[in-house]
Amino acid sequence: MRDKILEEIKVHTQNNDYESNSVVEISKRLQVSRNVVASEIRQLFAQGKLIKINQKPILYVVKEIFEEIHNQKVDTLEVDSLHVLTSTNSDEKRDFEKLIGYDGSLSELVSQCKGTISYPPNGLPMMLYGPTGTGKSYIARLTYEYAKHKGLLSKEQRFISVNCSEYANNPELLTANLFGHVKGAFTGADKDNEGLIALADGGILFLDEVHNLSPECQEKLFQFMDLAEYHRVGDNENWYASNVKLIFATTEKPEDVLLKTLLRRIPMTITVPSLKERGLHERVELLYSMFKTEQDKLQKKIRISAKAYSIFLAYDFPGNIGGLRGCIQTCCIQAMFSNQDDDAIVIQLHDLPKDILESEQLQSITTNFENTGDTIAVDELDSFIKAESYIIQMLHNVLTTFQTYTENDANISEMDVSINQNIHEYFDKILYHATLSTDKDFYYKGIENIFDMIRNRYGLSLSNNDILTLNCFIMDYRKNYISVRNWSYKQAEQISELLSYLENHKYYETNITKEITNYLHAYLDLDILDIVKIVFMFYLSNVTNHKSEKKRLAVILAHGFSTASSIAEATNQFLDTYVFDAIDMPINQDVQTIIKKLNEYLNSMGKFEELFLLVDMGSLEDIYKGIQNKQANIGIINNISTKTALEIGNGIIQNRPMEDIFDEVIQYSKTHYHIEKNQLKKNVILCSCASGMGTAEKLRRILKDSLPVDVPIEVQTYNYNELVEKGIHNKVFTDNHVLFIVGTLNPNIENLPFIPIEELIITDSFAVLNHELQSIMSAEQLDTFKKKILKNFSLSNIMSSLTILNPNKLLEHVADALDRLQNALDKTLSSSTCFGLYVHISCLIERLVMNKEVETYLDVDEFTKENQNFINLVKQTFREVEEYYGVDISIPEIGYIYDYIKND
Ligand SMILES: Nc1ncnc2c1ncn2[C@@H]1O[C@H](COP(=O)(O)OP(=O)(O)OP(=O)(O)O)[C@@H](O)[C@H]1O
Repeated sequence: MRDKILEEIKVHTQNNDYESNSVVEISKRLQVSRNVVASEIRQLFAQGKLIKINQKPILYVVKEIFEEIHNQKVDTLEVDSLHVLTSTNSDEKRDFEKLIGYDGSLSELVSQCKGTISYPPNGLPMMLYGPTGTGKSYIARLTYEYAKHKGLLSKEQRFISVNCSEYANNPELLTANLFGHVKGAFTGADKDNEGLIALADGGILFLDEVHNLSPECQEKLFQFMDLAEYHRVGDNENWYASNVKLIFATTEKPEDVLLKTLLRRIPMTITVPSLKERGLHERVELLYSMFKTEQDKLQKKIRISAKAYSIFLAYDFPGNIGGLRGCIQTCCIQAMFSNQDDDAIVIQLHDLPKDILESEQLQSITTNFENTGDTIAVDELDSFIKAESYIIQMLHNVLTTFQTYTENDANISEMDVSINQNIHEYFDKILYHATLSTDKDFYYKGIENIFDMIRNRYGLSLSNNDILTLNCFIMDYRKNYISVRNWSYKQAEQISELLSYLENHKYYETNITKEITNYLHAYLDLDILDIVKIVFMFYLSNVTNHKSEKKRLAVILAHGFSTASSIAEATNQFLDTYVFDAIDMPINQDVQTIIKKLNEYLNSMGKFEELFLLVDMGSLEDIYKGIQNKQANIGIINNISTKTALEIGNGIIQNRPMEDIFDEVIQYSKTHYHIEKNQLKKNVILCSCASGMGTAEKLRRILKDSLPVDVPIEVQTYNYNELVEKGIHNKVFTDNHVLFIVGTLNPNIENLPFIPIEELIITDSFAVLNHELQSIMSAEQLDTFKKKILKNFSLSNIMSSLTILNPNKLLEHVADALDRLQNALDKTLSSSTCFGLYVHISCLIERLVMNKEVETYLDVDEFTKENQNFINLVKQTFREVEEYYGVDISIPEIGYIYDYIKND
C-alpha cells in the first residue's frame, strides 16, 4: 500500500498537480481509508521521501521528483506553503549563495564580508587580499548585492569599480577621476568632472589592484575617509561630501604596498584563498558551473575526456579560478571547431592550452589516469556534486525521523527501524561510489584496526563487511567534513536532543561510541561530530548482542557530571571487557530522575538475574528501593572507587557469587592514609635579635626590602632565647632550609652562619652572603641585593628604621656612654662590636621606654655574683642615659651587653 501511495504522489508531483496530493484526495482516488493513507504518508515523510507543505489541506510532493524537475536541491522537508516551495526553487540564488564554496571554504570569508558591510552605522571599509583570479572582484560585487538585499543600500545606489592598475602610468589622472576636477585643472581638463566618489555616493566604490595608487592619492583618500569630505582636483576651496562604502582589493601584501596611515583606516582585511586551497568538492562545483555556462552558450552538450578532466581537477592554475575559466573557454572554442558536425563537443587532452600541456606539473597529474579512455558528460558532474551531499541528506533524514516520532509519541523500535533504513540506504549509495584503495590507505588501515579492537573487546557481531561500510562512512564524512560541520551547527539543538535521548536509551552503544570516537580522535586526528556519533549508535544497535547474553548487569551510579561514566570507562579498559554501564547524576538532578533513568536502562536490557549496583553515597545508597524489576537479585555497594569497581568487575568475569565478591571487596577496601610532607623546603633567612622580637621584625623588613623581587627566599623572625635554648631542634630548621641568621647577638647555632647586623653596616666584604646565596640567586640579583644592603644598612638608616626615638640623639647618648664604659673597663672595643652595641643598646633603650622588658635566658643570680663589677660599671657609665630616658637597665639586659663585649 505504501508503494502505491508513493506512486500516486509521484505522478501528481510530476504533473505539477500538487493540489491533488492531500490525504483526502488520495484516499478518494485510491478508495482507501484516510487513516491508512495518513499513517503511510507519515512513514514516507519520516523516511525523508516527501516534502510536507503545511497549508490547508496539507499537501505532499515527492522530494526526489520535485528536485529533478526543478533542477534544484530542496534543503528542507517542510515548508509553510506551496508558494514558498515554488518560489524558493524558482528564485535565483541570492548574493553570496552564488559564490561556490560560500558554505564551505569561503564560509568564514562570507560572514566577514557581511559583518563588515553591515557594521553600524554605515559599514566599514574592507580590503580583499588574495592571488589573481581568486574572486576578489566577484566577492566585492556580491557584497554590494548583499547590501542591497539587506536594505543597507537602495536599488538606485551604485557599485562602481575602478581598476587602479589601468592608471599605473598616470597616477594624477586616477586622482582626478576619483575625486573629480575643475575645468583647467590640468592639460586636457576642458570641463568640470564630478569624479567617481561623487558618482558612487550612497553606494559602493570598489578600488581593485589598489597597490597602484600613488602615495598622494592614498593620502587624499584617507583624509576623505576621516572627514567624508574632499576637494576636487584644482579646487582647494570648496568641499564636497560623499557617503560611499569603500572596498579595496590587492594581490600584494597590503602592509608592503600601502601607506600605514591608509591601512589603519581599513579595519578589515579578508584573505581570499587560492584555487589550490578550495578542496575537491568545490573544484568539481566550479567545473560544473563553468562548463554548464559554456554548454548553454554553445547550445551543445559537452563531454570531457577523463584525462582532460583530471587536469581540470588537479592542475594548479596560476590564474586560479579566473585561469580555470579561461582555460575552459579556450578548450571549448578549440573543441567546437574540431567537433563541428557532432551532436556533442568532446574536450580532449590536446584541446588544452600549450603552456599547460608542456608544463612539468602535468606529468604527475595524468599518470594517475593513464588507463581511462572514458569521457564524462558535463551534466553528470552535477550528480557527482549531489553524491557528495548524500551524507547530509542521510543525516537530515535521521534528524527529521526522530522529530516526527517524538512529536507523535510513536513507537521507539519503529523509529529505530526507520532511522536504520535511512542509514542503510545511504551506506548502499556510498559503497556503490566507494573508491577506497584498501591496501594502501593509512586511514583505512587505522579505522579497520580500531573497529577490530572494539569488536573483540565488546564481542560485537561486526562482519568485515560492516567494518568496510563504517570505513566508507568515515571516509565520506572526512571528505565532507566542512559541509557536515556547517550543517550540524545549524541543527545543533535537534542534534543535542537526539544525542541525549540516545544516551538515555542506548547505554551500551553510547559507551562503545565514546570509545570509538576517542580512538578515532587520538590515532587519526578525526573530529567526530555529535551527529556522526548518533549514526554510530544506531548502527551499533544492530550488531550488539549483549541483551540476550547478559544474566548479570553491573551499573555504576555516582554524583557528578561524568564521575560514574569515567570510572566505568577506566574499569572496562583495565579489565579489557565490557562489564560496567554507568549512570551519571549531575548535582542538580534529583534522585527521582535517576531512578527513572535506572528503570529505563533496566527495561532496555531485557531479562537478567542479578544486578550489581555500585554507588558513591547519600540518596543513591537507597536507590534499589525504586527499582521496578522485582525478579532479580540486587546487590548494592557504596563508596565506589575505580579500585573497588575493578575488584567487583574481576569477580563478575570469574562468575563468582555476588556475596563472595562483596565480602572480599569490603575486606580489602579499608582506607589508608599517608601524608607525604612537602619535599621542597623554603629558603629562609632568619632575623633574630637579643634586643627583642620588635627589633627582629624591623630588621626583617629592611632585609626583605633589600632582597630583589622574584628570588625564592623568605625572611622570617625568630625568638632569640628559643634559638639559644633549643638550638638546631627548633621547628624552623626542620620545616625550612635556613640559609643564615642575621641579628644583634650570635645565638651560636651549630653549622649555621650568623651575620651580625654591624657587619652589614660597616663591612662590604659580604663573604657569608656570597657563599650562601650564589646558588639561589643569579649574579645580577646578588649584586642588586648587596647594593641595597649598602644603602639600607647605613648606620643612620638602620637607626631611623629600628627606633622611633630621635635616632641621632639616642645614638649620641649611647656612643658617649659606651666610650665611658670602655674607659672604665680600660678596653678598646673593635669598631664592629661598637656598631653592634650602638644598635643593640639603642634598641634596648627604646624597648625600655616602651616598657618592654627582655625575656631572659641567663641565670641572673649567677651572672650577678660573677660579674658584679661589670654590672656596677655599666650602671655608672649609663646613668646619664638612664636618667635622660627615664629607664632602668636591668641585670639581664646588662648580661646581653656583657655577651657582646665578651665576644669582641
Ligand atoms: N567562488 C566562486 N564561485 C564562482 N565563480 C567564481 C568564484 N570565485 C571567482 N569566480 C569567477 O572567477 C573569475 C575570476 O574572479 P575575479 O575576477 O573576481 O578574481 P580577482 O581575484 O578579482 O582577480 P584579479 O586579482 O585578477 O582581479 C570570475 O569569472 C569569477 O566570476
